[in-house]
Amino acid sequence: MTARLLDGKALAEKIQDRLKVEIAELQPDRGRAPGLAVLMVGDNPASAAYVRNKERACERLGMVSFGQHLPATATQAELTAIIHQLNADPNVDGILVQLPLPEGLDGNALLLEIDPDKDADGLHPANLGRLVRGEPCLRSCTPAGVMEILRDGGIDPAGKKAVVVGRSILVGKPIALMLLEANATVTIAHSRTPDLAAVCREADILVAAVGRPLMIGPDYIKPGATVIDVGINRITDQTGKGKLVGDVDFDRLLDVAGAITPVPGGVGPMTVTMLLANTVESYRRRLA
Ligand SMILES: Nc1nc(=O)c2c([nH]1)NC[C@@H]1CN(c3ccc(C(=O)N[C@@H](CCC(=O)O)C(=O)O)cc3)C=[N+]21
Ligand SMILES: [Mg+2]
Repeated sequence: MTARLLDGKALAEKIQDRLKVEIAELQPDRGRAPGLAVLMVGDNPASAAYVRNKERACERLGMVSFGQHLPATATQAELTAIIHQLNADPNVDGILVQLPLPEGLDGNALLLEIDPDKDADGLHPANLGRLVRGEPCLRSCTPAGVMEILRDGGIDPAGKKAVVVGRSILVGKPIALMLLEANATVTIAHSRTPDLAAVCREADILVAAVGRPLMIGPDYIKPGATVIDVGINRITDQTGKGKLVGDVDFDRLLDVAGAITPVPGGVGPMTVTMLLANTVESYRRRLA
């Protein structure tokens, strides 16, 4: 038996098409399009590519992107002032600071300056706190994307055993909270978990968010389990060519898993889509 493919890229396109229609419907009443401000500092090539993707997606959906590209020499005070300006700008619905920041800048401190109601990344402590409390909030994008993939795949976490490998504040912790909210029994495992493979083999839903290429092999999987790969690792293959792989050894899991996300084309495209969805949600609320 071959695992069912959970196609995040196709789902992302479907959701983006819906957002485009929604924006076109809302805009005449509101007199302006939703606006997303992406603050990028320095010239990390991977970040530049991600930011370009986000800006292109904005345009495609009929949103306005307010790109703010600053040199790596920008100061914390300058960046803080820009965020305050964007907070006050009535045309801006979403603000995000592209991570990682160059050496010497404090991303966490900047995050605290973003108006929580414009926090398109859902990473402000106010939004994470609302998530813990089970209140409505802007939800961090990768975890929200994972929940959409499960929903679209007809996989209801209720009553299932979910294991999340990785405990970052960006991914592991919020995903665990969202799965819990969806009535899964949730275990958060990590690098210090003894016999990690055995813990993972208990999972009906396994979420891998460790950042170690191809770490999760068949010995980590209960036959028929759903496997969600959050890893995005750039490796060099035997021929010296660069290649994008997840934390999951996809090829070797195809015969074991019941359903699985690929990399690329799985969780990654959903992360960007949830960023756009959060911005539209913020636009909707702001003008309600
Ligand atoms: N403030 C902030 N928010 C973020 O959400 C954020 C960030 N900073 N910094 C960097 C990471 C990384 N990230 C990805 C988003 C989409 C893909 C994605 O779409 N990946 C494609 C492949 C893209 C490729 O080929 O490189 C895929 O998986 O199919 C990957 C990675 C968001 N991040
Ligand atoms: Mg860890």
